[in-house]
Amino acid sequence: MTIETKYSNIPSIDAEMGKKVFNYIQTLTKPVGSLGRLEELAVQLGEITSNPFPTVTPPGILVFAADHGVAVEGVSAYPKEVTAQMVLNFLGGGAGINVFGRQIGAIQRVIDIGVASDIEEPGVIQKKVRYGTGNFLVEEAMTRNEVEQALEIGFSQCEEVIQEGAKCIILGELGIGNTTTSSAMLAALNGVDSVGDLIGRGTGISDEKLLLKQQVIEKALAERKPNPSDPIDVLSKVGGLEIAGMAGAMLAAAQNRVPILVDGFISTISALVAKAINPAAGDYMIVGHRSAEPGHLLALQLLEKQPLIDLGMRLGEGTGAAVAFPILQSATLMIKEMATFESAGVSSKE
Ligand SMILES: Cc1cc2ncn([C@H]3O[C@H](COP(=O)(O)O)[C@@H](O)[C@H]3O)c2cc1C
Ligand SMILES: O=C(O)c1cccnc1
Repeated sequence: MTIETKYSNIPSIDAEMGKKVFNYIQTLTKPVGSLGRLEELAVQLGEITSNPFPTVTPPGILVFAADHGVAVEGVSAYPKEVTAQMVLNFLGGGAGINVFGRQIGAIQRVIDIGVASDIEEPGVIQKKVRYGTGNFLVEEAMTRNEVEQALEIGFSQCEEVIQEGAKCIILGELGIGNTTTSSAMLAALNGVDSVGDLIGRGTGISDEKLLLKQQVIEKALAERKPNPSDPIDVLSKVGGLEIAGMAGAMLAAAQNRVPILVDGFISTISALVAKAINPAAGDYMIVGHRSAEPGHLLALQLLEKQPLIDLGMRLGEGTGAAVAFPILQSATLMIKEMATFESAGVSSKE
């Protein structure tokens, strides 16, 4: 079975429901259109869930952790051991995403989909496909079969969280070097071989390392030659296991009519992969925030989405989406709790 066939079961969004929600919003006690983008979000949530009074709580946050072989080239400001150390920090509840996840009452889980060391701690979901990807400067990151395994793990992990009651899905990642991987993937998906505009400082690299990052990616693209029209080829040649896992999870959310709140740069690359596998997945996505990582701009253009907030954040882990989440809640509460002109006895427009 091809990947496209395997993930072909995404229903169309409910355009009729969207119209009903739109018409109902016109009856609420406010000047027409005055709640701006919240009104658009309410319509989109109606279309996604097929429910006139959708709910997004509790959200589910899935953080996928994996290492990147390319980290040995010195493209991050931090050592690669940080990936595993941050998984432990997550389990202790001290990562940024834990804090914002608690704030929004989220169901949270962390999945080892490819950390380069064994993490014995209880609490981490053990789904290691391999001990980190290969260094794509010198070899393919992983096999097609490993990409397919990672997609499938992401898919089933997300279905489990939906079973647990999650009404909106946020994907996060931990993986030292993954801004390099994401920039390489973005260039590959976009069919370009120069990446000057698509790279950034990730965890905060120096000018010298930034130049090295560009050279590493451009050389890797020339050597690996990923096929822009085959997302599995792009993942296997220059991708990451957590990026594949998040893409699989997004396909599951879409298949189950659960809204996806996309995070920053890395998460948007997963969104592009999910959309390349099944274009219908894009209709289930809302982008939470705009990352300070420069490549996010092009990634958002390709995804054809406008982020909800721009706070200059560049952490990943799902943090930007978690911070933006209350905006989705506002959209749902607007429909559920605002009075209509009729119920409140307020005179409507002349
Ligand atoms: C302490 C720490 C916590 C993080 N949480 C997310 N990231 C983020 O930064 C890394 C990507 O940036 P680069 O490509 O420059 O390595 C990933 O681990 C990503 O999840 C972190 C990075 C660090 C150092
Ligand atoms: O926007 C992101 O996803 C991001 C940016 C920098 C580092 N890690 C993640």
